This record gives sequence, structure tokens and C-alpha cells, in this order.
Amino acid sequence: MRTVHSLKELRTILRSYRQQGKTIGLVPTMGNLHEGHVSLVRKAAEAADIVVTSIFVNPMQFGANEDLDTYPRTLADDQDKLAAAGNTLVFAPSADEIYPEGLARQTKVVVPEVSEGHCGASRPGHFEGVATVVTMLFNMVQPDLAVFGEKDFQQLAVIRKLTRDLMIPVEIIGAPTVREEDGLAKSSRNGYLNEEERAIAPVVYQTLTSVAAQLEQGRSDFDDLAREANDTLAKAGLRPDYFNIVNSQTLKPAIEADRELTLLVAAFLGTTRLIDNLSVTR
Ligand SMILES: Nc1ncnc2c1ncn2[C@@H]1O[C@H](COP(=O)(O)OP(=O)(O)OP(=O)(O)O)[C@@H](O)[C@H]1O
Ligand SMILES: CC(C)(CO)[C@@H](O)C(=O)[O-]
Ligand code: BAL
Repeated sequence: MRTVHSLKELRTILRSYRQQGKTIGLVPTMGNLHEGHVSLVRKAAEAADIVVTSIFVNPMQFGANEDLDTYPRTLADDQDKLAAAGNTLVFAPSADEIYPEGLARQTKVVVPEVSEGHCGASRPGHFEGVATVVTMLFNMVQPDLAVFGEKDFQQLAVIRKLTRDLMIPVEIIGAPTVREEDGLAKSSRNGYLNEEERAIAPVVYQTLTSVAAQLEQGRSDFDDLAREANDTLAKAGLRPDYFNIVNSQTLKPAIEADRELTLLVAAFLGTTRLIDNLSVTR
């Protein structure tokens, strides 16, 4: 497995794979890889001949008070995990390689509606940063397909929409959330949790499953359910950011007639912000 840091090297290698008629799958990540990421690489390897995993902590999607500087950078460990998972090529560019003129001069991709609300409301500019870098990665790698985790549910919706709207010829594949045994969604940011916080963290998924069960049993007083969920999170020691019950396609607030619902949650444990979601069919 090779690792390249420059766009020039990336293009040279990919040109040769394309000339051999190989299909290319892309797995965009920010590194500090865990089994969730590995599942995306495996899925990409099942569907494409060549898997390119990008590792780039994208400054454009971080707010001024967020964890850009402390985000874990663990390239050597990541390379070991990727090689074992069947990855072909790692693309690990510097910020200068991606944004040579700096962020202020960067053209932006703005995705309306699905970017609004939820994480989009709590992290202004975040999805512009994600949409822009993902569009750039699509242009740099020109993959046949790309795999993203359902853990970042709103992000996946944003990427599906921009791919359709900009007519980018890439198949977008969603992959299910990989969890710890106690239900906590695997996430690089779980590493920020101290022992006490880690013991509380599974309450996020427990709350999702409890609300999902009540929806399946026919409850449709969505506002009350969301309020109760926020209370449960707060009582456990979390600081809820949002708990929203939405239409799974539009990500707009659910209405009685909706059959496919998704519960979206973000909550802080200390300074760590956890997100998760669960979909329900009624
Ligand atoms: N537990 C998981 N299961 C499946 N996919 C995941 C999981 N966690 C992350 N992913 C996916 O991996 C890709 C890269 O995500 P990223 O590098 O941000 O990982 P992360 O662990 O979610 O990090 P963070 O803690 O910053 O959110 C995204 O498509 C994301 O949805
Ligand atoms: C898709 C992504 C790699 C874009 O920076 C990032 O948002 C992530 O890791 O989910
Ligand atoms: N997993 C989404 C990347 C971010 O939180 O910035």
C-alpha cells in the first residue's frame, strides 16, 4: 500500500490504474481510524478494484472554537489499519496542498436546505467546508464510487444532494454505523472522553433506541418525545445540543404522515460533542 502527499503523485498513480481499466473507490476520512472507517474501506474494496482513502483534517469545516488543533493525527497507525483492510492508496495531503491560496480565497460549495438545522445550525459553515472538500476530493480522485458512514447522517444527505445537483458521476454508498459493545457509535472524538464520561456516553444510543421503540409503538407526539429525550440526556449528565425527529429524506421536522423517520442527536459530554442517529420505519 502506498501513501502519497501531493496531488501530482496522486494523479500519476491513478492515471495508470485507469489505463489498466481498474475501477476506483474513495473513502474520505480525517484519520485516527477505527473499525467504523475500516468497515467503509472493506465496503469500497468489495465494490471497486482500487481503494483510495484520504486522510485530511479539513480546516475549512472547523469552527473557530473547535478542535482543529487537537484533532488526533495518527498517520502511522492509520496506515497499518488501512493496509490490513485492503486499501490500495492513502492520500494524505497538507492544508497547503488543498488550499494553496488559503481558506479566505477558496471557492465554496453551498448545499441549501439539507445543510440547514441540526449540525448545520450548531456549526455554522461546517457543511460548506465538508461539501467543498468532498467536491474537491471527487475532482482530485475521480472515483467511480465513494463510501460514507451513516453515523454522519446529515453529512451523507449533504453529499448525496451535491453529487446529484452538480451531476458528479460518482456513486455514493452509505455504510451502517459501527458501535462499541455498549452501543456507543465509534468515533475518533470518543478518545477525548475521560473514564466517567465514557461510562455516561452509551446513554445517547440508549435514548435513541427508547424513542425509536415508542415511535414504532405508534407515538407521534414528536415534540414531547424530543423533550423527554433531552431530559433523559441531561439527567445522565450530558448537555444536549439537539434531539430532532425528522423525515429521513428531507431532514425536515417529522409530520404524522411520515413513514420513514430519523432521530438525530448531538450532545456534549464535558467539551466533547457526540453525534448519533437512528432510523425508524412506521
Ligand atoms: N462508527 C462509524 N461507523 C461507520 N462509519 C463511520 C463511523 N464513524 C465515522 N464513520 C465515517 O467515517 C468517515 C470519516 O469520518 P471521520 O474521519 O470524521 O470519523 P469520526 O470518527 O466520525 O470522527 P469525528 O469524531 O471527528 O466525527 C465518514 O464517512 C464517517 O461517517
Ligand atoms: C467527509 C470528511 C472526510 C470531509 O472532510 C469528514 O467530514 C469526515 O471525516 O466525515
Ligand atoms: N465526522 C464529521 C467531521 C467533523 O466532525 O468535522
